[in-house]
Amino acid sequence: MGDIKVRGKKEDEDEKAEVEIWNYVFGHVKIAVVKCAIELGIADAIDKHGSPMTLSQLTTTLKCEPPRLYRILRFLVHYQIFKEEPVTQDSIGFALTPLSRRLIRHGERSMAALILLESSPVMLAPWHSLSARVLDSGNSPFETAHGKDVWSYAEENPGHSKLIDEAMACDARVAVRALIEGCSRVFDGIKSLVDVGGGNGTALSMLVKAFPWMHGINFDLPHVVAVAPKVDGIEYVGGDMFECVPKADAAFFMG
Ligand SMILES: C[S@@+](CC[C@H](N)C(=O)[O-])C[C@H]1O[C@@H](n2cnc3c(N)ncnc32)[C@H](O)[C@@H]1O
Repeated sequence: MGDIKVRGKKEDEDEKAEVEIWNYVFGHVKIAVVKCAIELGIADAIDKHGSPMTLSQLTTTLKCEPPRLYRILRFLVHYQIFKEEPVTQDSIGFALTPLSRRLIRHGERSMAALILLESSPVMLAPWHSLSARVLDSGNSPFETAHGKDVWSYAEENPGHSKLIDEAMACDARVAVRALIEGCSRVFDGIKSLVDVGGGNGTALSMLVKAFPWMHGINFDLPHVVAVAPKVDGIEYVGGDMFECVPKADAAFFMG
């Protein structure tokens, strides 16, 4: 009988590591492809269409190169961000899933802005300074990358500031809905509420709508308050919370 080689635990672990390491090598690809899907507006197009769209319909609507778009769609289908569904007897279309509904730009449960913020070059750059941050106790990675803290950077870059406000609003829409549904009694007897660092006022406008007896004060840095959409029943005050905060029956912090 010839030698039979029995594979040991170590070989199995090594082989698993060999495969797993590729997930790190291309770990950034998933977020890059999802960002690409948001920028192209794939989920928005299918949502607007109201039913699954064929590759040909999508390429026409989005003005893309068919083979390139198909590669992106195959990746997204693999990760169940979209799914394939028959459109006619001999054609397949691409349909939304719960995941891709979160990629619709202005959907109720949209997370698109949060993904666009976190995948932006501005927010990715600090991650490249992580080891430097661990090696010494100097500036934060954001300051190392951009020379200033995130709020000062936003003040000087209105486009980035808008992206932050829209990204924060994604989370606020979900968190505040849960708060209103689960903890409404917390707001009993509160006549005025100041939202400290309230961003573009998404959270406060939901709270004031749900509890209309409350007067809301949206307090944030002056450059944020200046561009926040104005809503009836809400007062907008710009300032620095480390100096003073407008008086109210209660203060609301969410970050
Ligand atoms: C992480 S965001 C949270 C936004 C919002 N509360 C939410 O959860 O959706 C922090 C907010 O605090 C604001 N902020 C940062 N520093 C501040 C300061 N010194 N005074 C007032 N607001 C500040 C930012 O402009 C930003 O809108």
